[in-house]
Amino acid sequence: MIAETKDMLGRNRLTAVDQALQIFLQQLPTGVIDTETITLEEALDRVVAGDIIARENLPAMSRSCMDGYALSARDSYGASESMPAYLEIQGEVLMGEVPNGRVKQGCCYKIPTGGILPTGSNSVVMFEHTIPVDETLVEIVKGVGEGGNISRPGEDIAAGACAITAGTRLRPQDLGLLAGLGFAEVEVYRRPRIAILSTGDEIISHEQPLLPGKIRNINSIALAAQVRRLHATVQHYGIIPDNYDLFLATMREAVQENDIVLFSGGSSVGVRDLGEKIIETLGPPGILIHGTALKPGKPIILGMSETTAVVGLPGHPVSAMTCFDLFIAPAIKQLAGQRRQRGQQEASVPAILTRNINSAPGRRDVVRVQLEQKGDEVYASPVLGKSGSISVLARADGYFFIDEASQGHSEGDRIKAFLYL
Ligand SMILES: Nc1nc2c(c(=O)[nH]1)N[C@H]1C(S)=C(S)[C@@H](COP(=O)(O)OP(=O)(O)OC[C@H]3O[C@@H](n4cnc5c(N)ncnc54)[C@H](O)[C@@H]3O)O[C@H]1N2
Ligand code: MOO
Repeated sequence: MIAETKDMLGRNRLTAVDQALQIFLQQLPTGVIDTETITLEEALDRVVAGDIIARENLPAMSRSCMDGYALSARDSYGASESMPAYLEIQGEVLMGEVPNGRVKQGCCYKIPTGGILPTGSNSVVMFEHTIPVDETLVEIVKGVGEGGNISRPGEDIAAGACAITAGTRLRPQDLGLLAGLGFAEVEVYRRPRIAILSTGDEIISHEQPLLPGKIRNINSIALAAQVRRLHATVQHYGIIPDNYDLFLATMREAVQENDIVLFSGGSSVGVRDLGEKIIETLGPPGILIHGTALKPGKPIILGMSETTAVVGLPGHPVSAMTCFDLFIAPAIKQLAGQRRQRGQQEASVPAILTRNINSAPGRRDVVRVQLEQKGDEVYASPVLGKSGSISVLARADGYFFIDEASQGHSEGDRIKAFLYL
């Protein structure tokens, strides 16, 4: 079996997924997402707009990493249980205060973990390696090298170093670093705004009682949740019946107010499928791609109206959500200014396929799987079902690709399973 190569209008070859994505991402505008300054408390998962340079050393002063005695390492050299060094306790470092005085030769200061090292000391002997003799004298039973058990100024990060690179999506540890460096606020890109519309005379709100011939709106809820996972904002434009004028008017409003407009349904070739006409009317540049060599998700329409991306997702929920993962998620990340990718963009695990699965060459198949850990291996069992069946996705833990060049995979093959988190 050879996959279909015509697009949705029977004109051209279906565009390969990678090529379609590349064309789409290239058309996305740059510089339309402005920046805002927000507090660190608000900044989780936001993308930093510029490099953030450390203005000071972290730590600012030498600090002890242990509870013990601060001393000059020389005074402890060679100390052992059989031949301890005896040091006079000259003073005590108090937490949060810069110690007075200077450690004299043969002397030490009692110091807590995190305490500032007194001048004249360059290391700390931990309590476990000491035996108190009395209030003023301590026996050191294990020597310490210079710099032992202390953090030096700038050891964590030095003043002038780049703490966070532009385009990084801030994680909890990044916020911790900024807090440690004394940043109260951070400049980030605003969140991309994503509009969601569901189209079709048959669609009713999920909150309404079911009426004959109608189906509940799955896509608006599911797609909005996908958008939120990517830390963008969602604007709902409701359920639009198959009415050209109403659809166009709503789309015009959505295009004005958002960075990406997603509508689902109306992307195929049925008589009611208005999506293509609407995108062309909203243009320019209009439709970039209609139809990709992808299963599920073939009828996707990727378009632009001025600087707003306009995407017709297939009505079938599994197809709509799959198209979101493949096309919309990368677009949102690009628009959000997320330039810094940390290794693999999507979480994945290597897994062993539990059954044979076929595909047509020339097409990319997205196969959903349930994953099970047995011993050291993860096994992936395909979850089969139609792209109109949302439970297929709900049962799946992840998915893998059967690439264009492949006609399928056999039981026992190693695959890379991307996770639905
Ligand atoms: N003759 C052809 N028919 C179809 C083709 C084709 O190539 N030739 N492609 C099929 C594929 S593949 C898909 S996917 C669908 C896509 O159809 P549309 O994007 O035009 O969407 P609709 O026809 O409006 O809906 C399809 C299906 O999904 C249900 N739906 C729509 N919106 C929602 C929603 N918000 N929540 C839940 N379910 C929704 C709708 O009721 C239909 O059952 O076309 C195939 N047909
Ligand atoms: O390719 Mo359509 O997207 O499944 O059912």
